[in-house]
Amino acid sequence: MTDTTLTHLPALPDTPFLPTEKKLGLYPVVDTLSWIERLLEAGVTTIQLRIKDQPDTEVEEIIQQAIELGKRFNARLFINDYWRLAVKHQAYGVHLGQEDLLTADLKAIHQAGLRLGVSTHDDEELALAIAVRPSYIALGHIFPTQTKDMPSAPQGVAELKRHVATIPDYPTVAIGGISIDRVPEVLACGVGSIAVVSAITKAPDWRQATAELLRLIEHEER
Ligand SMILES: Cc1ncc(COP(=O)(O)OP(=O)(O)O)c(N)n1
Ligand SMILES: Cc1ncsc1CCOP(=O)(O)O
Ligand SMILES: [Mg+2]
Repeated sequence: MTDTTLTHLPALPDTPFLPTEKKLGLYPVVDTLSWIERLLEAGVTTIQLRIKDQPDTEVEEIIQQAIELGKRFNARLFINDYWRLAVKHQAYGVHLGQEDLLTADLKAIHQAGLRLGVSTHDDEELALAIAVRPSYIALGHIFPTQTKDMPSAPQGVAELKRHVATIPDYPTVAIGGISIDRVPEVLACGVGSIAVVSAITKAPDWRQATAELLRLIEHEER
């Protein structure tokens, strides 16, 4: 991402994206309907469906059902990448990466009343995200992760803290390599939410891991 990228953004909506909770809490990122259902049943209220690199026709039914589940549980379900299908089936929100920002129809997402979350990795990407005025800003990866190939180095908690301090009015989400034992130091950076994949999906006991993450992130005094 270069400085000139700001000028390459497509047409932006005239107003900010709809707001979401300032503290989105525990935010599991999962790739199946069964994970969505079991985590909503376990009390999760912010969640993302992240399916990678499938044709729209392959994922439409799953996305539609995930959105229905999210509504049934009154949860904040974000759809990663598939913004057209998210608009078509009226998801709560969409999560987009920096590259997606250059091609997605942000005005259409905004006009349809969907919330928008945006990924950032560094100062330039943060500036671009702020220009879009999304519903939340994600920061990461914070620690090394096995879940996604990352071209850059992990940010670490010092950089996370610095970034969070520059956007006090935005809901923030930290992501990447966050295990249960790292939650306290991540929360200490002032983030309102922690997104995890493997801390839940690779846990020996996902129920116990989810309960512990909910307790640490949402129920403990901060
Ligand atoms: C909460 C959250 N933060 C960051 C990401 C990463 O999104 P993106 O950069 O679009 O990469 P992919 O997830 O699409 O591989 C995310 N999904 N969720
Ligand atoms: C999707 C994504 N974006 C940045 S890191 C990451 C993966 C996070 O997974 P984990 O919590 O297992 O490190
Ligand atoms: Mg994406």
